[in-house]
Amino acid sequence: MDMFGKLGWFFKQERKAYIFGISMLILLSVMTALVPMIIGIIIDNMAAGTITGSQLVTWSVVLVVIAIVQYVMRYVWRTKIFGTSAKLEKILRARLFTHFTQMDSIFFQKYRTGDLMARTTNDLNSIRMVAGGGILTLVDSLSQGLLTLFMMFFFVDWRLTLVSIIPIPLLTILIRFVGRKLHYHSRKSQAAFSSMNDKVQESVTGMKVIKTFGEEELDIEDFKKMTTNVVDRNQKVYLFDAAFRPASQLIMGAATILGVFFGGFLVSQGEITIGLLVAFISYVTRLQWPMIAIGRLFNILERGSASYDRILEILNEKSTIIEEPDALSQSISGDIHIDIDEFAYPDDEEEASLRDIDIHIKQGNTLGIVGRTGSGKTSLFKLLLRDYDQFKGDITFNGISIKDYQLDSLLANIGYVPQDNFLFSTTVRDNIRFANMDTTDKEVEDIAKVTSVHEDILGFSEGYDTLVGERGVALSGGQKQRISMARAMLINPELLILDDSLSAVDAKTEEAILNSIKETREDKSTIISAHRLSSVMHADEIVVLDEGQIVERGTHAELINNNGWYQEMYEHQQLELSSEMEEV
Ligand SMILES: Nc1ncnc2c1ncn2[C@@H]1O[C@H](COP(=O)(O)OP(=O)(O)OP(=O)(O)O)[C@@H](O)[C@H]1O
Repeated sequence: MDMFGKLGWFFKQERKAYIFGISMLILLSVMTALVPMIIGIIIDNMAAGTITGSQLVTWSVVLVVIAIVQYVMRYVWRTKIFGTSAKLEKILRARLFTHFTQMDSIFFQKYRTGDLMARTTNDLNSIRMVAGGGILTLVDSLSQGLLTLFMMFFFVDWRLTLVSIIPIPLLTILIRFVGRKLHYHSRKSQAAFSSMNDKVQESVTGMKVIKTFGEEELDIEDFKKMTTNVVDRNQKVYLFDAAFRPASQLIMGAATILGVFFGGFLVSQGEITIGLLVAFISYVTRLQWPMIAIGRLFNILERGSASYDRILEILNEKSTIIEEPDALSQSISGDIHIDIDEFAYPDDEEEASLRDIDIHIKQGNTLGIVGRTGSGKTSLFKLLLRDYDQFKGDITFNGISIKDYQLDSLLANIGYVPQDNFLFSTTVRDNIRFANMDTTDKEVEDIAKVTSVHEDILGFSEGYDTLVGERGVALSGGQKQRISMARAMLINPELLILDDSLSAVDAKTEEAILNSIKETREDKSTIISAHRLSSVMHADEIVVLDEGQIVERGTHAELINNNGWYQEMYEHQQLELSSEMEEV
């Protein structure tokens, strides 16, 4: 029952709708409780032979009117209570979504996409059921149950009522036991559903890889195991749910038998009339529904409660990126100082991914970052973008720490083109002007020219209005890279970060893009990380990272004479290039 307490804030907020709907439900129960009494009166009058034809018609009309009024009232409460419960789902979903947008990388590493999707659909559905079906079942079972008992006690016979409710305490014991089991198994079942969702999401995204490696059978086997787990978990829930109903019916059956025996005895003693006994039996039968409803209610409440805990778990997660109350809203600009003594990922605190990094980028300059794979290039960008805050050292723009800026102000001034480009399922144009939908068509086209993708786009069936599939499946890797680059460059950011963004374009296109960037970003800073050294050779400074540390630094000319990794790699790549030229 504490689930209703957990949703207290919502019931308070929507009290008008609930008071109205609940009043209707209670009135409905009163009417329903009157019907057996009316039938009892009719039977008694019939037995006594005192009922006239017109009285019979009048009573029939009363019963029909009650039925019509009940229909209208049912319609009204349904729209009120179920309509309002849908609002709860909407509120919680919006809260969750806003929360997702405020969370950091650690959060998204901890909770996977499928799990989060399960929580925003399946769990919210279970919570909505509490505010709709749960409230209905509670009010209905309580009002019908209590009113029926009231009628039995005061209008039929109190002794008969007391005798027939002897088995009911057994129900309380049953409810407590089943409730505990339901909560435990509901939580397990929802967690299993989340894992299965994760599996579907991962398999669909990685379907190409699965097929390429011929791992379909294994994947199907994995999936079967997960669905079996979900079914097993759900079966446990249904097992307890299913056990409740027949058990409650058994208890109510015992109540009816006691009532019939003792009632028959009272009739034979002339203590009550046959009509009253008929009304009594009808009331006892009507007690069955509230009892069954209590079982249903417990299932709804325990499922809802387990889901609510899962939603709260997410909402209580705090981002580690904390914005100071007096954080600066001004635009970032000026020289950049990157001074990282040590940084380790939270899930791998033993091993530092970056150490002793000291880089100074003068405003308007370009920094090149190279190094073997896993050397820490992307990790450095993650710190610049404040994906992680817990590192020793500081990063400053114009002498002001990035932690002193509002996160929005910081990110609005950094154009980041990640390695794994993500395009939205919308037109090419809207993908490019994502940061500012008011951008004119000409501005969009101009920036597409800078990243050398304009001609490609004109070649698409509908040009800039061509729809891009999820993750840009219809485009080549190079086209995706250049569209993502156009999107980042459109805002003319103070700092542009290209994280291996030129890997899928040919050498000629790369040169054209680098030249355009140089022309358009004269007083703005740029950081380019790359495996192909031609992407960084014109940079004002190049740093070579190895195992998270700077092992070489200087201009291309300086590094080429350094006898280090850079020189070796440059010569290797030059050789590759000349053998490719020969083949052509
Ligand atoms: N989220 C993470 N959690 C824990 N360790 C991570 C995480 N991301 C990266 N690492 C580790 O940090 C190190 C540096 O990785 P990073 O992605 O920065 O390298 P990189 O130079 O960008 O590599 P590449 O050129 O292949 O993109 C690697 O050892 C990697 O395993």
